[in-house]
Amino acid sequence: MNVLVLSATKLEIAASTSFLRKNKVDVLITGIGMLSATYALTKVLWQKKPRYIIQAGLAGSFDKNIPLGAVLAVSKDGIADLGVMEQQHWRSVFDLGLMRANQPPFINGRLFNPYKKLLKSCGLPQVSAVTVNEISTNKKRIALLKERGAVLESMEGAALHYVAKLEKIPFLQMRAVSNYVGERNKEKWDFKMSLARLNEELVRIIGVLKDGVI
Ligand SMILES: O=C(O)c1cccc(C(=O)CC[C@H]2O[C@@H](n3cnc4c(=O)[nH]cnc43)[C@H](O)[C@@H]2O)c1
Repeated sequence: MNVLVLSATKLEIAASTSFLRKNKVDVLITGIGMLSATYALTKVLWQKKPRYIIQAGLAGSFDKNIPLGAVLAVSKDGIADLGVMEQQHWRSVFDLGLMRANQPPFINGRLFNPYKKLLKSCGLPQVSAVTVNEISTNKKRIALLKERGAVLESMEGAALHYVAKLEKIPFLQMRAVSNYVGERNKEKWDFKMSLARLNEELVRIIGVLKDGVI
């Protein structure tokens, strides 16, 4: 089938490990953050080009109407903290003119997933996400990201979108909501439910991909 599953930590996809092994799905644990995810994925792609790449992980949600444990697909991602906070106004590298907003693989400064058929066939609700180096805790920053349409926040999503788009490999970023962004009391996170739901959906989607959607 030639599918590569990425996850930042072993724990996030531990419940699917035996299924993935039995189905000869390659697994890559990238480590936390955009730097390690970009390096790990790029290195693997030098050796082997999978038919599909799936990134499965947890995420924080900006929207408290989304229940903890919900599993969503990311239709567009972006790097939320590449820029400067100047006189209380956020200016991205695109606003600063340091990078062109349409410099491939960016479109308007965002990293869209162009594989619409793959996104649709996974059957998950599609949302917009941002990727951060620093987990958001500042209330103004959270309000700004929400205002700009972000629904989910992760620490690796943009790395997948960036590399897979440049390498022209169909990809899917799926995330289960483990917490609400800004909530640092881990007692209020739901690891158990989000990990269970993430792995259930991962197994189901691998089944869908077996038939080759694109
Ligand atoms: O402590 C545990 O048992 C545990 C088990 C599995 C995963 C974790 C993580 O901490 C996962 C971190 C991973 O999840 C993404 N994430 C989750 N919430 C947020 C957030 O609010 N803001 C940004 N990223 C978030 C992120 O991609 C991390 O790599 C712990």
